[in-house]
Amino acid sequence: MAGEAPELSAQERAGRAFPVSWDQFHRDCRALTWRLNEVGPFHAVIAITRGGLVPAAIVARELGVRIIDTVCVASYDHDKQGDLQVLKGISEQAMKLGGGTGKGLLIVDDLVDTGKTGKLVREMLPDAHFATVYAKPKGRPLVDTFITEVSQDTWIFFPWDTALSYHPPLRDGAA
Ligand SMILES: O=P(O)(O)OC[C@H]1O[C@H](OP(=O)(O)OP(=O)(O)O)[C@H](O)[C@@H]1O
Ligand code: HPA
Ligand SMILES: [Mg+2]
Repeated sequence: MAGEAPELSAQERAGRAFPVSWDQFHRDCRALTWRLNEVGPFHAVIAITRGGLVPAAIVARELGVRIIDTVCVASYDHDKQGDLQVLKGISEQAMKLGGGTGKGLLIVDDLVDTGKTGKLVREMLPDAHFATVYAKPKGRPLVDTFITEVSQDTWIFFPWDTALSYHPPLRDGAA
């Protein structure tokens, strides 16, 4: 409608940018593993794709877990959240390992933001341990273990979504 303000994306609503390098992400995943090592052992890691795949690989390597399954959930189209879609559920084999409720399973994702994705997966595996590398306040209560909290108005830029690029000097008008 004419005169109506355009809908802001989640990233636009989030005023601050928090870019994370591969190095930093690896360090944060290792720090997460230190905490998880106190809680395990775990029979299997369940990665929430796609963002959970990278931390899941690092965490599983550090914890010596060789069984990794995925639950494939899509909600954000770039930075706009739509309805959650479960594109692939948890395998029967992983379900069995978790006794049907997720006991002894470790769910891993890169972050919780509104918590909608985490809530959906927690409902599938109520007794699993849920770990994320980063957490925003709205999603934080859903997570059992995380490393860094960032404010709700922050947008995290992951290294697999970004690339190094030229930045003009301040005197040329760079922000
Ligand atoms: O707490 P929420 O508000 O639900 O947001 C968190 C989810 O959003 C992102 O996934 P996304 O749906 O963008 O898919 P992707 O992992 O494939 O990038 C992120 O990886 C989390 O899974
Ligand atoms: O802050 C974020 N960064 C990247 N992807 C996301 N998906 C939900 N929130 C975020
Ligand atoms: Mg995701």
